[in-house]
Amino acid sequence: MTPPQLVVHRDKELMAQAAAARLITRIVDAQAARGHASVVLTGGRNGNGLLAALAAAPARDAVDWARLDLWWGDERFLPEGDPERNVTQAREALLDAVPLDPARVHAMPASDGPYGKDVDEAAAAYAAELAAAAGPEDHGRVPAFDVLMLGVGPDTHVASLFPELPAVRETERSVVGVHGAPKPPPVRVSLTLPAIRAAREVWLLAAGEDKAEAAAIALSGAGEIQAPAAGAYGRSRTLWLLDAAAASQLPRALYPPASA
Ligand SMILES: O=C(O)C(O)[C@@H](O)[C@H](O)[C@H](O)COP(=O)(O)O
Repeated sequence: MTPPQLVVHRDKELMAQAAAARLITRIVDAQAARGHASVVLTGGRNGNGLLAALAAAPARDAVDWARLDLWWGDERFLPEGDPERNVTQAREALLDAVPLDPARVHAMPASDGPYGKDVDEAAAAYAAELAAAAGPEDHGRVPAFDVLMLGVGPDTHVASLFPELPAVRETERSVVGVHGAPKPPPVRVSLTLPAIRAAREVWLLAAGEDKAEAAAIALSGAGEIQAPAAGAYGRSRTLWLLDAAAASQLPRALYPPASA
């Protein structure tokens, strides 16, 4: 497990802008090194705020959008085009404004797609799509994503892995259908913790006072079944990007830094 590094920004606007700048740099570096990059997007206000900041950043043109694979950490299992779907919101915030290769935009299935209302079939299909994209160098059934982003919920959920529910206990499958999620809608598709941990870098985004307790719990040694965010880490880096409000209850040993 890579120990979390913390970056605390003054407010959520600055956090979104700084994270967008960081993401541009990370994508450009990966494309320079390997010719392509892969990023996993998250739903929620913090993730969409980052995408909107990226859309407004002049440096966004440094990214070769046609050589970027986009995946999702979770999806609300709703009909195609539903405004509550994470992919719909990501399209509005950024994706429609940049020249992506549609074949590299790996949206999770919708509830009116080929698997109909069967969310478990839809999850299995997404797992197969991930497995097909994984190469021998990835050492697993999921590509080693360059960056995987996760919004942190006030109850410490990440993706659609909620405390104590079966999805957070999954150790075999890379993608699962989620039933009875406490955050609406109740039916969702989610990457599991093992799939999340295939990423090179995992970035957790938390802004606002309602995230302060969750951040403090997840960063204080809680177990991943009770606090799913505690189980989200990357192969080479785990980064918590917070605003001051979300960092306000962190143990003093973590923040502010000892020298401050
Ligand atoms: O589909 C979703 O709802 C999510 O992906 C979810 O995990 C989200 O990222 C968190 O609930 C944080 O959401 P906020 O950034 O809006 O607080």
